[in-house]
Amino acid sequence: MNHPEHETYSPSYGALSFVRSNFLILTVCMIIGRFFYRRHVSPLADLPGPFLASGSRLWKFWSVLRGHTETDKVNMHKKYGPIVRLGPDEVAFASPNAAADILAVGKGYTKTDFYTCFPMIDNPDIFTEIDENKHAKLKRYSVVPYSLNSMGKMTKYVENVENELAGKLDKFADSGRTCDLTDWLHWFSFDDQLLGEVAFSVRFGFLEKECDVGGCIAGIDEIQFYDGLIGQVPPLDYLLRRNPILPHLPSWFQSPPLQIAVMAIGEVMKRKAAVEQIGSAYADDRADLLGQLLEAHAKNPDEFTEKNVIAVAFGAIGAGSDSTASTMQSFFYLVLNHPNVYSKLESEILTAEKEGKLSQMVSFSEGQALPYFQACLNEAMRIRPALGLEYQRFVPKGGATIDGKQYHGGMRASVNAWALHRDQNAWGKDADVFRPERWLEGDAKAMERNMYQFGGGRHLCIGRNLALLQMNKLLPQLIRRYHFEIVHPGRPLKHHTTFFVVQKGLEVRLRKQAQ
Ligand code: HEM
Repeated sequence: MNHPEHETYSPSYGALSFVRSNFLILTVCMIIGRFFYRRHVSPLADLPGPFLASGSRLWKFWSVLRGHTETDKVNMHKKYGPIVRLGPDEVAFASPNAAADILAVGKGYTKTDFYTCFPMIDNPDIFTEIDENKHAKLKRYSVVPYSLNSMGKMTKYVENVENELAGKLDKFADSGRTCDLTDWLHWFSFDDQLLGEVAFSVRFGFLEKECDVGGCIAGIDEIQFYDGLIGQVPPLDYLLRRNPILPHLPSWFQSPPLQIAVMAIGEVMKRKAAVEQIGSAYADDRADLLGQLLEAHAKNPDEFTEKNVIAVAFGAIGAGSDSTASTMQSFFYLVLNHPNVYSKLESEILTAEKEGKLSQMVSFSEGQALPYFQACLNEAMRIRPALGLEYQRFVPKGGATIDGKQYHGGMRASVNAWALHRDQNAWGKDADVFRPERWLEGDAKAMERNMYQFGGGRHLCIGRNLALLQMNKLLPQLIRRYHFEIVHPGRPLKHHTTFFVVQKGLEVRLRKQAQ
């Protein structure tokens, strides 16, 4: 005869009640089990790397959250070597040979979902588009507006901003007050290119108002911090920014629109209306970036849509200004902290001036013809590249050979310019040292091939011409006009990495050079 207790018992009920009463412990066991499964059951199991990284993306996430991921990556490669397991299915490489393989054109590597976490999420631009065919199309229509030739035509307007900066810095030179040069270079970059003279023919007024107008720079940094961090674990974006519930939550729950993006879109609309009314896409007589993009759209409205114009123009906001500012800040920080370098550089520029080799406003080609200046700029871009996060690519489906070793298809392969630029095989034993002379002693062309400050291959920075134009003009122009004295020699720059390395705190005193 059955006992009543036996009548109600069933094995599934027993299992369920066990799960219910031990839910927490079971969840922890599952997470740990998954971690060890991913750590050991993987073709990457034998690679060295931080323990946490071998079975989860926590190490990467934590490193970006701390804000100094670029130095973490340098130290990581020093500790574990040039090939490091950076995630359950991700490998970080530190040798320029590996970078050449991963970033090369035509080898089938594609950008990872890391890039999809950057705005605009529903309207990708050249930087965020991960479909290579769509990317190629966007790029085809943007190459001419971004070309050196087009940028060169904007020289007059770039010089207006240079003069405005000089007017401001003169006041510090006259009064002997100190100034934070990092701020001024930041404001210059934003006025100059972003919604500024080159891209939109609009002066936003950072220099004029001597501040981060409307908190735009801080706003962009905040957004890029989110993008860079969540990009380490892209599915999180679906819980946060892409969460379909978000638009239905109260407004205080949502981040306010970025003022600068609103302005950019407004400017696109204004110009589009002008095309319809007066038949011109240009604000005045200048062929700015936006005007040229709208012209390309007018010729091929179905291929290069209005949405594409907005995306590409908006892309210039995210990609262009912090990067150029960061590079110029690093240049001054490194040069001024090396008095011998600074005095050689200053002497080269002042001698060129005396010999009549510099126009009233240093031109792009005059800047390029200053060998020691070029060495200093290259060395600054080597030691402190503006982009602190990795460039990430998926290995093509059938697998691929990277720096002589085979890896499986679909794996994430990443390279970080801070680590690549310290590879001792490529740069010698003193790779960690800021020494511009190396560019004059060695084969500069060969060294340039090992430089990844602008990325590489198919996704090589499209804005590098604009950035180089600005830097080759402004930096020698400032040094010929002022003698700089650093207020706190040796004090590290305050910096944190969002996507770019955002820097502050280079206090200087300026004195006008004798005429
Ligand atoms: C010194 C200044 C600059 C530096 C160091 C820099 C750096 C870079 C790097 C490293 C990449 C490749 C990123 C990757 O593959 O993950 C990139 C791509 C890009 N940059 Fe720049 N950049 C600079 C200036 C600019 C400017 C001024 C603009 C535009 C106004 C710009 C627009 C872009 C765009 C659209 C891409 C995506 C290219 C593609 O995927 O085909 N950049 N940049």
